[in-house]
Amino acid sequence: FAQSVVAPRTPQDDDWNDVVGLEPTPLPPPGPKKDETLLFKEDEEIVQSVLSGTTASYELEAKLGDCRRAAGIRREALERTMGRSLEGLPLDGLDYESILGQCCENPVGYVQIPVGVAGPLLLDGKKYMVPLATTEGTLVASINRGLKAIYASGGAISVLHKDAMTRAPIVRFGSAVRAAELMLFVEDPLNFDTLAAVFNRSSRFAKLLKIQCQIAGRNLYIRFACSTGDAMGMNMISKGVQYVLEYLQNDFPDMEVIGISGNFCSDKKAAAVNWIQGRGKSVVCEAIIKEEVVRKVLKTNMDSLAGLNVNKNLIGSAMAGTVGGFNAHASNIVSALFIATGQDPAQNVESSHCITQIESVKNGKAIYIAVSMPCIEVGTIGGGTQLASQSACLNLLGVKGANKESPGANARQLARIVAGAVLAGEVSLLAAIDTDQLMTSHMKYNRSSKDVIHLASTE
Ligand SMILES: CC(C)(COP(=O)([O-])OP(=O)([O-])OC[C@H]1O[C@@H](n2cnc3c(N)ncnc32)[C@H](O)[C@@H]1OP(=O)([O-])[O-])[C@@H](O)C(=O)NCCC(=O)NCCSC(=O)C[C@@](C)(O)CC(=O)[O-]
Ligand SMILES: NC(=O)C1=CN([C@@H]2O[C@H](COP(=O)(O)OP(=O)(O)OC[C@H]3O[C@@H](n4cnc5c(N)ncnc54)[C@H](OP(=O)(O)O)[C@@H]3O)[C@@H](O)[C@H]2O)C=CC1
Repeated sequence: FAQSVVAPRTPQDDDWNDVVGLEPTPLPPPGPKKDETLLFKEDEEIVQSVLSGTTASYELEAKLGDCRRAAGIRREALERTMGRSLEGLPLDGLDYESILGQCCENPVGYVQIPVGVAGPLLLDGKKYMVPLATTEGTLVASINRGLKAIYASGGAISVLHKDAMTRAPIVRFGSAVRAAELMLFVEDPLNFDTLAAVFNRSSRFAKLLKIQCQIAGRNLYIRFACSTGDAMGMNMISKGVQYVLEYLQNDFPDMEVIGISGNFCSDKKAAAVNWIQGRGKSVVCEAIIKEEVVRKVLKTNMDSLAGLNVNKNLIGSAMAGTVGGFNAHASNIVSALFIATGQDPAQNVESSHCITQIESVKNGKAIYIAVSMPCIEVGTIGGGTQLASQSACLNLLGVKGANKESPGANARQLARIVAGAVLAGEVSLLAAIDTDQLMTSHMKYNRSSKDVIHLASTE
């Protein structure tokens, strides 16, 4: 190890590929490819211009006015520069115009992720079939089993008790006294209507709900909370906050804006502030599962399941010092649903904050299970939700796009569905761990048969 550190290698070194353990995939022989990268004869000239540095790769869309053509030229230039093939990464099949200026810069193709379906999820009296984009074999089967158990017991009930996206800029003064003066000003209820009017001018749908500060020396962190209609809302709230900061600068000219985000928001990080106060949609989802269903569908018994939940999800997570991680695998379900429906996958961090509770009820004839998720950050408009495949998954759930009659209703319904699916995933995985089924089920659904045979032959 020490030797490899003292002798750093570069991609130009002959033995580079031995060091990183990667053999370059040779470029395919000339001839027709599955996806034709270059569409026109003159594209070869443009590839040369990118290779020589005369044309910046990221300018191709603007220069050509044809996004698919730009992606093909960029990809061809990339393959030649690196001497590595991108065969296997599809090029055709994506609407490149629809991602321009919205979803991704410098596109060279797209990654395929299988979408499985689980259900029905019987939630608040309605049935949903849940699309899940994952490469973890067993996950869909597990959620499906949990949903079956919930369905057979009469369904789940959800409560959405908060809907507020947050953004907290950091501002700084010459002294803590001045920082405190601004804190008292923005937190004064008498000033709220004025600040809300300034904020609300930034959008037809974003509405300021609350401002709360945290002070550290002469730094002030101002946490704005607002409703954002059917959008997840990060661009919307950032725009609104910018308007308010510009307004505050009039009365507090000595205020220095250090950054529009000061991490007290807190976006894409595990944080106690989100766990305690919520961010995005705060949802609780609960169900009562009958003893017979626990025995027949989940193949376990109620006392043992409730005990495992306490020892693993509560005590075990406390011992691990978790923030928001008092659950078995909420992030599995959140990520799969996020990717399928075009959410920002990085917000999986706080969206997966969840505490799972299981207790015996009805004189020991059933279990009560609940998941409390204070930070589900979802939208049905904006970001990746408008892409064709993600939009199809939202359509399957009946929450595609903006809700014209009641703005925000689609996004809130999606948050409830996320919590319902998490409830199912929790009960099924816990049952699998309780019955020592976790490993065997993953050997069956999560490994190629070749490896399973190998494992069997070495036992
Ligand atoms: C795999 C099962 C469900 C089998 O469980 P089983 O009870 O043997 O299944 P079954 O064949 O008796 O079928 C019961 C029901 O499960 C569903 N089901 C059953 N098979 C399928 C399938 N192929 N495709 C779709 N649905 C399926 C289906 O609903 C079926 O009902 P039916 O339709 O037959 O009336 C079970 O063993 C299980 O849930 N295993 C747990 C797997 C799991 O949850 N993995 C998640 C990832 S683990 C991880 O990433 C996080 C971790 C573990 O590290 C976190 C931590 O630290 O705890
Ligand atoms: N800027 C940042 O700091 C961060 C940005 N992001 C990214 O932000 C993107 C999402 O931002 P977000 O603000 O959600 O989306 P958008 O930026 O797409 O904003 C939503 C747009 O939809 C319009 N709209 C129309 N109908 C509705 C409706 N019913 N409800 C709400 N809006 C409606 C809004 O109108 P109007 O113009 O009137 O508001 C607005 O123009 C994602 O790509 C995400 O990855 C993620 C984290 C941080």
